[in-house]
Amino acid sequence: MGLQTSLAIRDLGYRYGPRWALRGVSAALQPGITGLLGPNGAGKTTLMRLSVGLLSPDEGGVSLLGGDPYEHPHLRSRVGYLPQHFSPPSSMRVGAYLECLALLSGRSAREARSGVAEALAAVGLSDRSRSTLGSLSGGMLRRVGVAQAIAHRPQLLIVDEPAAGLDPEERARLYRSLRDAAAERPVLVSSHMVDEIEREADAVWFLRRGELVWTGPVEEALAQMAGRVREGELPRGAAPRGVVVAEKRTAGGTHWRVIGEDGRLKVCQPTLLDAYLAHVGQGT
Ligand SMILES: Nc1ncnc2c1ncn2[C@@H]1O[C@H](COP(=O)(O)OP(=O)(O)OP(=O)(O)O)[C@@H](O)[C@H]1O
Repeated sequence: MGLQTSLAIRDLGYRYGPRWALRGVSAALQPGITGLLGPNGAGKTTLMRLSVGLLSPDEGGVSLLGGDPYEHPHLRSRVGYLPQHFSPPSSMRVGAYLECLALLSGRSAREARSGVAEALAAVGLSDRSRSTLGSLSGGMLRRVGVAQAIAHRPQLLIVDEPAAGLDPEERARLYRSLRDAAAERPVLVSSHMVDEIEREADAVWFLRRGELVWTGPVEEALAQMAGRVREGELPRGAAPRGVVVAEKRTAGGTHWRVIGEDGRLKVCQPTLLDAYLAHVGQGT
């Protein structure tokens, strides 16, 4: 656990009633954007809520900016957090709402005003400061969510599925603001969109049934798959050997993409989805 690590988790375990949602999870957040990937129910939201001190671990511990965020809730004011379900009061105006939150996290009135102006500019919503929250589109609301997470100039940003339900243009815009935010502090972002994380993130954490099965740079995840992914067409009825990543019917048979050694198929360039499936598996 280096001094520079903004978030370090060690042997973390958490259970809802008798069921463990997370077990034996250890990792340290690195600078840049880290994508937290895992199927529904893998434990992503639970891990994020533990990381910001909204839940108390049943096993292990979290070090957030050098302290335990559950025991020392003031640490949360130095972190930006966008929860999965973000529903601000619809009758409030955007700017007033954001300033309120920045004040609550301990900023002076002046800092709050300037932080909000900067955050709105960062997410491309400067002209919406006086709009009511209820009048915004879903995409704009998610961007307000990112703005509320960065307006108090946090040292770390944790965002839970920030782009869920957004169209491709809005998703790209949202990731642009996360990328800008990541220039100044580490960002942990959960998502189901593996291709997006491949494009936007520097590192990945793969979570499977409450266990962190792989962590590391995106490039390393891809390099480990080199030579292991094959593609090509086989006649109808012929099954490929290996883990199927994708299949598509063609006029002559089926075009397969597999992780495996099947010599009838040609080695191809791996993607993060191949690495994700190799570590997390399909249908888990
Ligand atoms: N409040 C709760 N009470 C009981 N079980 C819960 C609760 N919240 C989550 N769980 C369970 O804990 C496990 C992890 O849930 P979590 O929401 O952290 O997963 P997730 O990876 O964020 O899922 P998704 O991608 O669907 O948002 C799941 O099995 C879920 O059913």
